Amino acid sequence: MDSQTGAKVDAGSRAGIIDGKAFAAGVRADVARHVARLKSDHGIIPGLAVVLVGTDPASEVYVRNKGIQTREAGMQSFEHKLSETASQDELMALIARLNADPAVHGILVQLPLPRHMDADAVINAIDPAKDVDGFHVLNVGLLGTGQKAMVPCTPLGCLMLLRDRLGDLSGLNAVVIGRSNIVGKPMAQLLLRESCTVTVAHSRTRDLAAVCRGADILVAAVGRPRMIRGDWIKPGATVIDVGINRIAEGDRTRLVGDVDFDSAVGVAGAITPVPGGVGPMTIACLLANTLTACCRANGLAEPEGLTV
Ligand SMILES: Nc1nc2c(c(=O)[nH]1)N[C@@H](CN(C=O)c1ccc(C(=O)N[C@@H](CCC(=O)O)C(=O)O)cc1)CN2
Repeated sequence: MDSQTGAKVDAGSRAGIIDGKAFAAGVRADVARHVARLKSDHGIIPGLAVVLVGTDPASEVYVRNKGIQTREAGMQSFEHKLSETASQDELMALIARLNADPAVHGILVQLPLPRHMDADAVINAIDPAKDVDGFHVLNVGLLGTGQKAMVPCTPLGCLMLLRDRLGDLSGLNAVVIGRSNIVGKPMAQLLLRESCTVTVAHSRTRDLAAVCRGADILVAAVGRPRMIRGDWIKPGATVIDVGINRIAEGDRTRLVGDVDFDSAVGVAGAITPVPGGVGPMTIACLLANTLTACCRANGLAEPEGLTV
């Protein structure tokens, strides 16, 4: 605990760099403990079905990692791969089967989908109780109205990191850059629920630098490599970088965030790196959501600290 501010300070991240990889490992260990208890006390094994359409290389890696981490947590993993040319009807038929399967507590359709598919229609075909991505319109509405929802994994992971770093977030000025349905909008809703004063900025925002300079919490989810520089950041602010941008560097590629880490790290009070910041929290929170969905489906108490 910081004696001046009362904020929680983790010894491992005192230098100001938030170790999302280590935090995510802790979340996964918590999930695994709950799963073991579900098995021993109730004979229930949570199951997660992940659907991949096509052969996007990054998506293939994410889906493989989801399968590995699901099994490591002691859950059942069901992987379904459809070809790039599969029809939307085929995908809808698969989702209907997964909706009806009692061994499946969570369903995730990996995004992006091929262009001939209507992603909204596909997402809204998932049983909202099994929508562990929290993208179904019912879950979006529940979150927006402060009711119990499935919360999208990346924003949920960001919130866990922020709560761990800052403790109570109420009254803080939060700026979210980006208005996507996956990150920007749900992140803003979660911060509002924490009683932050929230501004959602985006590519058309005028004088974005000035807006950012007012932020105690800055969440960058704009998809532009290293766009947010150190001189846009209020000294001492907590910066959460959601960007995952692969840029060319000589004959190699390198992963960078939306924040220019080198100029930001000396100004921010705390900052997530890329890689190793928010990214690993996404899959950890997916496992947490699957566990939550399983508990709800079976009328059991939800795991504390893994939901909001
Ligand atoms: N249905 C969904 N599709 C997609 C989501 C999602 O939440 N639901 N998010 C992203 C991709 N994603 C998970 O699906 C994801 C992205 C990044 C990471 C991660 O751990 N990143 C690492 C770096 C990995 C690398 O080297 O490439 C990091 O930042 O440290 C995990 C999951 C889009 N689609």
